[in-house]
Amino acid sequence: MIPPSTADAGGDVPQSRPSVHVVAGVITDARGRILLARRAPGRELAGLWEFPGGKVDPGETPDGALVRELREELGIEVDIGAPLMVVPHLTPSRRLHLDVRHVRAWRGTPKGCEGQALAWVQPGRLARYDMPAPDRPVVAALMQPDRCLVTPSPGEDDGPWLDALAGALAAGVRRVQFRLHGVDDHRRRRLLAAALQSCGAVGAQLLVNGDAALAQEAGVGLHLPAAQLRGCGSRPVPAGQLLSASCHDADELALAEALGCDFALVGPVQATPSHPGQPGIGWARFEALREHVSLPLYAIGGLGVDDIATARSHGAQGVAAIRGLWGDGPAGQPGAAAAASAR
Ligand SMILES: Nc1nc2c([nH]c(=O)n2[C@H]2C[C@H](O)[C@@H](COP(=O)(O)OP(=O)(O)OP(=O)(O)O)O2)c(=O)[nH]1
Ligand SMILES: [Mg+2]
Repeated sequence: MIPPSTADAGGDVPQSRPSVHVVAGVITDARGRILLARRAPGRELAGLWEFPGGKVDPGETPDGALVRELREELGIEVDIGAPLMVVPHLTPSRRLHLDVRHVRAWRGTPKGCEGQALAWVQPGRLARYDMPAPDRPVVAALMQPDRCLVTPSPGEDDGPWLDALAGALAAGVRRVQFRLHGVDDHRRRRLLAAALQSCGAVGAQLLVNGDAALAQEAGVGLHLPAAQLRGCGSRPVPAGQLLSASCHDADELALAEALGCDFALVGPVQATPSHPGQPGIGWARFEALREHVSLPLYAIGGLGVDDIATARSHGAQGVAAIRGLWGDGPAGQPGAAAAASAR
């Protein structure tokens, strides 16, 4: 397990490693397939599949470097599109920043100019390709939701809570952590059944907070609060059933990864009313935690939809939030009780 000190931004060990900025392109064809290249024999990480690209040379812009790399490696001329994400990743010898951009258009036919094999891969099959560790969050960013709603506790009536959930789903939320504190078992089950129905109707994933038995019974995912994560000796739900965890330090993240969690929530990144008096850890600390593990991470704490691009630029899958993603309108505003119990 990684001692927490090595994850500190500014800690001696990570800082002493040279930084390498690598740019890579997500090239998508008209059928939606993505181009992967296989690292040639004799090279570092030989045999692994990657998004084509390479190191940014001194004096180059990242876009300029990617244009050059794709010309050299694939023989194509590209127009660079939107940034997908930047993954900070610590290897034994260096600190890598894998900076991945969409390729908007290209001219020519991609060829393996350096003898590397190429494959056009349906996004749903990317996970079958053996790729370097920093690519795992990139594949997740291509495939999985960029936001994760954490539900607030309801007020006296179920109606406004269900309306707000419907509002969040209508606004595009596709991953929901069902978290109701201070609600009796009967009401929790009733709201879960209703939530399952509305999530099911739009294909949104649901994870129950902290109750493995209920998650199993309902056939949904499980989210582990940090205290439960620390007490888990093995994966509490079968592989194939979603598992996530709340993590606040490098030890918890290492544990979540070892347990086979599909993703984790890390924060609070900024100060938030649900954690009064607690300052956020900030993006530098988030990155310092991110670079030790390759599991997808949502940044949580005072964030909303407008922060997704920033979160991605620090290596996050996106944002997780209560307030920031809850349905609009007065009925959807989480009350003070929800805010007070939000951890
Ligand atoms: N291109 C690319 N590199 C990746 C990915 N994932 C990942 O960990 N890397 C690592 C592997 C290498 O350590 C580094 C890229 O270096 P590289 O060897 O491809 O660099 P380059 O194309 O400039 O080649 P060279 O001239 O330095 O030999 O980034 C990825 O998806 N694409
Ligand atoms: Mg390369």
